Amino acid sequence: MIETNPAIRVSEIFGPTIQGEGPLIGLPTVFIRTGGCDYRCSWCDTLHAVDNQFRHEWKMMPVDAVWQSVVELSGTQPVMVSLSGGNPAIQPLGALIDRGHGAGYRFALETQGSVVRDWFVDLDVLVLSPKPPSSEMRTDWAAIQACVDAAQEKPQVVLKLVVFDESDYAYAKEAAARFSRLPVFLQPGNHTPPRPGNEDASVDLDGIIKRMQWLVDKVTRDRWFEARVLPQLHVLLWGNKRGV
Ligand SMILES: C[S@@+](CC[C@H](N)C(=O)[O-])C[C@H]1O[C@@H](n2cnc3c(N)ncnc32)[C@H](O)[C@@H]1O
Ligand SMILES: Nc1nc2[nH]cc(C(=O)O)c2c(=O)[nH]1
Ligand code: SF4
Ligand SMILES: [Mg+2]
Repeated sequence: MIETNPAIRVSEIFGPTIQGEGPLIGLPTVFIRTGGCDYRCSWCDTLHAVDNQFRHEWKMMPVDAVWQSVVELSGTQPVMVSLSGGNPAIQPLGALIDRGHGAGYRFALETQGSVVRDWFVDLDVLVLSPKPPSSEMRTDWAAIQACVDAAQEKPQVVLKLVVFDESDYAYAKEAAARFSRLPVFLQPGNHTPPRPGNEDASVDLDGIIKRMQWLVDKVTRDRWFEARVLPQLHVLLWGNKRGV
């Protein structure tokens, strides 16, 4: 039996703001950021939702309470909801998605693709973000394939790859070749991610923009005409600020 009100480990719920990354860039969105991650990327920009050191900031919230927050933030008007983290795939989100769909809301989920769930099929958008060499994580390609399979071609499934350097770029090409039917989004890495509690520290926007120019140059020289290169728009607008 599917539990209708399971508890979800939540780091923060915020919005509406605009989606700053990937296929839904620019779209008004409410974010649910879950707490806890099975990865530790060297450059993670949301350590406050990853590192157990910040566990005291996370709350176990029943679906009812999470849903109430979303409804309040959106003024009861259906909006896109982004499930991010941490790794949101660790949490039992199926019942929340059902609840929201009943009220006309839509759901996108961002995950590194290390954990597969049968409720992926109920999403509207599944953003798979395998981690390149600079992250110092290892990719389980079979797990990512299992995520694609779990979606059963119902949600829109895309690849979103962070690129810092040449070897990340080669990795992105490999990922695109392995999953040649999926749209590919490339985003330049932010080499000045926030240290939790120090989100006002400045971002090296010039460096990020130079990296993005380099990435555009790579893609166009390679005639990789299927790839889309996008910035983290929220970083351009608000730096490392949290809750935007
Ligand atoms: C914080 S993660 C949370 C969801 C999930 N754990 C994942 O990695 O896909 C959301 C997105 O931010 C990206 N990201 C994290 N740190 C970044 C950084 N320093 N620069 C650019 N993108 C980053 C991740 O690669 C992922 O696509
Ligand atoms: N505006 C905005 N867009 C985002 N896209 C992905 C985000 C994330 O941290 O998962 C994020 C975020 O934190 N803010
Ligand atoms: S998988 Fe995502 S949330 Fe987890 S450490 Fe990497 S970037 Fe951060
Ligand atoms: Mg982020």
